[in-house]
Amino acid sequence: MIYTVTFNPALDYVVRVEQLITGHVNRTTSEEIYYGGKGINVSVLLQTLGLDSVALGFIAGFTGEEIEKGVKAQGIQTDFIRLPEGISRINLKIKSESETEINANGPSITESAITDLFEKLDKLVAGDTLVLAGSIPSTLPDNIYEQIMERLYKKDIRFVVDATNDLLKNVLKYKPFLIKPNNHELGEMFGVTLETEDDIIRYAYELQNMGARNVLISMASEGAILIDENNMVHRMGVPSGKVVNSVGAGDSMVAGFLAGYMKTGEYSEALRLGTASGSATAFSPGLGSKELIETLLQKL
Ligand SMILES: Nc1ncnc2c1ncn2[C@@H]1O[C@H](COP(=O)(O)OP(=O)(O)O)[C@@H](O)[C@H]1O
Ligand SMILES: O=P(O)(O)OC[C@H]1O[C@](O)(COP(=O)(O)O)[C@@H](O)[C@@H]1O
Repeated sequence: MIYTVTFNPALDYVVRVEQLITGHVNRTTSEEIYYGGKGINVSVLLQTLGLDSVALGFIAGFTGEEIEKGVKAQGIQTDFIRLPEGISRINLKIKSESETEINANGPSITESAITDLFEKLDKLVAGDTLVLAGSIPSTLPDNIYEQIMERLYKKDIRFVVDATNDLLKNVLKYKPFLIKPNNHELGEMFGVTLETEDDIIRYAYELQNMGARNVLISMASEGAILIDENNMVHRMGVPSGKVVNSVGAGDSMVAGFLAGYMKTGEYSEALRLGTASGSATAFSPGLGSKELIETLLQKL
């Protein structure tokens, strides 16, 4: 079974503003709400591609209840832990001449809630896949993903980690199957600005040397670069299309990659389905549909 963990689920409130002017009252031309958070998006896209998963994580308050209801309504099995205080985040995504995002910190996660999560994760068995995705509230230590992987390391579980900075760096020694920072996050992790593809490949190899098996660097409209565990470098551009809302494109790419690998055992196919899934989401108001993913796949 595939399990996704979202420490910090969110309602993504996507608003369009013709011209955003800071320091003024701005009026929207449209608004939509989506059930988000990185692990949840991965579960939704996996479902779209015909793979079941269980969505784990922490929810709080009325927003948390809404997230749980919305995710379940999409046919996804959930096993969230309810926090005693606070509310799950509402992340603001402003579409204007450019995309501006305000991602909230999220509710505090209590020690007993962490213990509950560890108990759920202890039930995973060899052959399961665990996707750890997204930020954690600032009240938690940034070795929390590391603690989880340390606990499960000997069980032959396939780990996928979509996180940044120390949260990601700290887990590399446990040899995650896949990590997917974007090119900006890759640069930030090493305190450098990456100008060329050669630079990106060099630092992606650095992450592989630190332990990651497959390193996928996404580059939005520029596509992605994969260094697979056999040391092969794969490069893929994007299909043509009109960008509607790229929130969740990275999560869709992670889900598509995983589904592509599980179906074919080939990294080149995993990258193709990952790309088609990421672009399908970028070209849709919410996450990409099966039909659009299949159409885009034919173009790659
Ligand atoms: N503007 C875009 N046009 C076409 N495809 C896109 C666009 N933005 C994202 N994608 C697809 O989604 C993938 C992940 O997007 P990216 O924005 O790099 O991830 P993240 O959301 O994690 O920053 C890209 O590699 C690409 O395949
Ligand atoms: O946990 P973080 O890093 O704050 O990110 C949460 C946000 O990321 C998303 O999962 C989208 O992520 P991507 O655009 O990277 O795929 C949103 O649904 C959510 O609001």
